[in-house]
Amino acid sequence: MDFQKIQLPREIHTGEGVIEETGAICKDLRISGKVLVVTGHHTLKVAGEKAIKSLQDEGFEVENITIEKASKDAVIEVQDGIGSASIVLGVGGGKVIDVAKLASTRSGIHFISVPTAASHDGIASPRASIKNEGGSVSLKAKPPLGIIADTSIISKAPFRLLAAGCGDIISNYTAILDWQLSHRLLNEYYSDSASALSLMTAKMTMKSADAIKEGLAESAGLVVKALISSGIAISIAGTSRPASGSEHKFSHALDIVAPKPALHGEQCGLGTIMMMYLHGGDWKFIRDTLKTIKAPTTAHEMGIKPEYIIEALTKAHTIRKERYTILGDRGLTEESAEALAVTTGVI
Ligand SMILES: NC(=O)C1=CN([C@@H]2O[C@H](COP(=O)(O)OP(=O)(O)OC[C@H]3O[C@@H](n4cnc5c(N)ncnc54)[C@H](O)[C@@H]3O)[C@@H](O)[C@H]2O)C=CC1
Ligand SMILES: O=C(CO)COP(=O)(O)O
Ligand SMILES: [Zn+2]
Repeated sequence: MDFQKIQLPREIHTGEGVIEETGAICKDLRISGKVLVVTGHHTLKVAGEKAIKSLQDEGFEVENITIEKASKDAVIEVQDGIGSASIVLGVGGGKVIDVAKLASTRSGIHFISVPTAASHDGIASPRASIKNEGGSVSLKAKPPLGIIADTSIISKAPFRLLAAGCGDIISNYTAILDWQLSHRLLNEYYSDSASALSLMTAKMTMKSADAIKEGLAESAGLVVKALISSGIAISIAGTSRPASGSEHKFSHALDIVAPKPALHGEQCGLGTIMMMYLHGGDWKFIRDTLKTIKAPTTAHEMGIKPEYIIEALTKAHTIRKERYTILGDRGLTEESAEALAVTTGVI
């Protein structure tokens, strides 16, 4: 008998100034003793100090570790720093949250996600992306026990991060098409409920594109809730399939070949335009929606040379080979990759 275990965040707190409630939220979650707060150098100032003060005001003993990279060493540093802590808070962007997520998972304690930017669905997902020699590896982890998303802080983050978050949500379109293709072709496990949630999240974000504006807490709230739904869809499915298909293979390949990759969500948005074309879908709608949100739709806007786009397209099918997508087992030739990127206006 195979049992399915679904772990989801227990509490999700969003709103302007909710960071000030961090101590009370942890108390309500019956957390006690020492709390380890992991931040980036910059996000310590932006949000970490507020969270630490709120915890101390509620009587918690707090320690802080700041990290630079989402590396194995950073995870070990946080694991070593956990000591008697009963919980870890990750206060920052995706790198900080991933390090806190993996270190707490490996130490057998919970973690609370406190995103300072809405740049991708890692803020709620049970995945952590950690740098290794070959680029980065996507690892299984525990989803956050709770999420504290201060929309005032997130709305003040560079708008590029919010636009990137939209790209990561819109990428669910082609991720689901790839998953359905693999289910039909190879009878791969497929979850209707996870797909429905993932697709609904992408559709809602596409429909609200005109409302996603720089500096608005409402826009930040809209994108944060969509990213959380996307992360929950991954937890329900027990795989990142609802949010990661051929467009993510392209982004992961670009992370390897490009000297200076763009943001994850930006690369996934561009990948979605091209993979939707391969699926025979409405790629122009994807492109135009990303344009409305002011997310990049060309390699030039991402600051990446055309040759790296073509190289990443020809390598994409080699990423996570067991995950069948529209790229097939043989992937794109150099000619077809160039034709695809030119036809969709990416280069
Ligand atoms: N776990 C998962 O499911 C996923 C993980 N990832 C990983 O996430 C990482 C990328 O995360 P990102 O958030 O895109 O980049 P990031 O974590 O590098 O943050 C981008 C920059 O924004 C700054 N920042 C964050 N919040 C800010 C604020 N409120 N004000 C001013 N600056 C702020 C950070 O200090 C950093 O310099 C990569 O390591 C990637 O592999 C990507 C997708 C999914
Ligand atoms: O980025 C993700 C979902 O948006 C995680 O997907 P991966 O499993 O491809 O790392
Ligand atoms: Zn993603």
